[in-house]
Amino acid sequence: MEKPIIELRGLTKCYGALKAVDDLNLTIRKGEIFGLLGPNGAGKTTTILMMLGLTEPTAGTAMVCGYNATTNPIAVKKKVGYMPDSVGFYDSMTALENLAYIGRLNGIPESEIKDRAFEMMKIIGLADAVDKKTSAFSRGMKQRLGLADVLIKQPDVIILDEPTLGIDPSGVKEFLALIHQLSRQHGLTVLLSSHHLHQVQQVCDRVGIFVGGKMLVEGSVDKLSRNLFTNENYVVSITLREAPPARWEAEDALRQLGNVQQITVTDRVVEISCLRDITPDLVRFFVHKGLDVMGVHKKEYGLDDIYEKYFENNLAENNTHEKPGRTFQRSFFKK
Ligand SMILES: Nc1ncnc2c1ncn2[C@@H]1O[C@H](COP(=O)(O)OP(=O)(O)OP(=O)(O)O)[C@@H](O)[C@H]1O
Repeated sequence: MEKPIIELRGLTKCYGALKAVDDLNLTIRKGEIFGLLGPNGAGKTTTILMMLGLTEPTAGTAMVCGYNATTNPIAVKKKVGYMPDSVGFYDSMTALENLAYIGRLNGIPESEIKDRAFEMMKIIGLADAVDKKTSAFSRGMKQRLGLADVLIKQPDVIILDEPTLGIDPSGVKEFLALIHQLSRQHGLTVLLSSHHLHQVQQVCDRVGIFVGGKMLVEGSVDKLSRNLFTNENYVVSITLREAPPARWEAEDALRQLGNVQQITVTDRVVEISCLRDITPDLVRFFVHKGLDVMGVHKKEYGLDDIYEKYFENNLAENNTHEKPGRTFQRSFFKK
């Protein structure tokens, strides 16, 4: 990771009385994959539009690839590829023709266009579909082709707005793996916005949780979970070969290990909540009692837990930023 390639300082956008983006400060370094995460109406698209110079900030600055996006939008557009949440193509044209057309619009010399477009189709894994009309493309294929559209001009930064919308789970996995590979191989900086926390958490170097126009927290998922859950207990689930008896005398002895706060037995699974990580002691304990341990699982906190922790305190505020006609549901953040 190198020097900052995106720097947002005090970035603010008001629509009348509504602060769609409120004093946003964010630095993204070259080669990073950053996930801008938040529910509908959080202000993600507005932030992206300001970064592309497509809407003017009410206050603050968006510097992208060294250019002020408000005063120098053309320079920014040359360096940045933007993929909106819904990409349109000319259905009567083949994938290669669509791509070549975008290449021409981006000023690629005619002599290079076909080769460059074909190369892109290979990179996105659609070499076999070059001559297929895009009307016959699945949503997942269209997203890949959309990615080729933004990559053909060889940008330094790509901004993807809700790139996984409407793709099936295996398509999402493949698409995100492709983005990760491109970023690592070509030092491409990626900013992606999403409300599908689960999907993007694996590929993002850092995420920012954005609610009601404000960035509530940013960092790696690991760092966020460490900061937020330092005071939480360790929870270890031990699966035994057979369920312990209903009245289980060993439970008292288990409590004597120290640091154990709570024990819950559900069928063959004993869940132990403790003040520090005593997993090895727990495993030894069960083995000494002559019980076969079939599995050990330590609870780890992910983005859902992080988001919900913030979300609990921000639901009321978020509702005031809802887009008209849309309902925010907590289940958006679930698998
Ligand atoms: N042109 C506009 N005029 C008035 N209000 C707007 C305009 N564009 C966006 N908003 C409002 O600004 C807030 C942020 O919207 P924005 O589209 O940036 O959110 P988002 O996080 O991208 O949501 P989504 O995931 O639904 O696209 C919302 O309350 C929205 O209704």
